[in-house]
Amino acid sequence: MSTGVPRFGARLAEAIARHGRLCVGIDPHPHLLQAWGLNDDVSGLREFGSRVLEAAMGRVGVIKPQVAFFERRGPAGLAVLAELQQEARREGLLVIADAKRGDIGSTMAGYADAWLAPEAELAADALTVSPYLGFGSLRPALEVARRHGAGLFVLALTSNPEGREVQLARTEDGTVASRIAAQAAAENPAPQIDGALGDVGLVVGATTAGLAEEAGVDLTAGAMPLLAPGFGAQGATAEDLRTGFAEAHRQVVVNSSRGILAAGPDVAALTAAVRRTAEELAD
Ligand SMILES: O=c1ccn([C@@H]2O[C@H](COP(=O)(O)O)[C@@H](O)[C@H]2O)c(=O)[nH]1
Repeated sequence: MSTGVPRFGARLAEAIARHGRLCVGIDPHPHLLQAWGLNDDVSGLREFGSRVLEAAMGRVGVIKPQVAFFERRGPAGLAVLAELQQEARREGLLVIADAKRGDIGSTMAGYADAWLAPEAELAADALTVSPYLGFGSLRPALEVARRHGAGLFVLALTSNPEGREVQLARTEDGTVASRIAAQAAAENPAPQIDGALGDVGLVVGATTAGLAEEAGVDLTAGAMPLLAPGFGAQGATAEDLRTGFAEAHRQVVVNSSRGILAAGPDVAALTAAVRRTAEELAD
């Protein structure tokens, strides 16, 4: 990268060091829009996003908008997401776009350009990607991310129980999840300094991290950043995170969406929920 901007792993490590490991999830579920007294339309999305952003700014280092809830409102919904991401990044927050993109060849490159090229309207710092068309199908996204100093989070041991049927399936070389994790780890050069994180990481649920050992997933390999959804609303606790991730705990960024959003619609109440959650996750 020629811009002088640090790579994603370095930006994330700095954000965690400064603000802790909480990532605020921005998931404008229809039921939350209703509960907040907002319209289930683009005006509701915009207001929802702006209140969560206000609560998050200066208190956490990372946000994770759930793309699906913006996409359901079509191009206008995505335009709201683009504005939100741009504002968050201007304010120094890292944005992980949770779009779970996965395809082959130039189509995969198209997705990566849409979410990771700096000039793209929807540019984020990192993108969640699905390796279930084969890890190699992610190559174009890995190249785009590398070119722009962006990050990727590869779905490995997702937080939902249905994921196990695929991710824990055994091949002659180990479980599917262990192979994905090893291939993702190999994308990160050996860390030069203590505490560094790679640019290519995994999604490992706070609810499923405890399965990593029996699944043969080496969470410490490649100093991968680990995005852990499943905390709070899906039932995982801070203790589950500590025991589940064990030595890899320092690499973890913990998403909480509904656990925080349930405190809305008041920005003051959202802010208090962000603070409380961050304290719960403090090392
Ligand atoms: O394995 C995964 C991958 C992604 N997610 C997403 O994270 C949030 C979780 O929301 P909560 O309200 O905190 O449960 C949501 O956007 C999911 O799509 C996940 O849960 N598990």
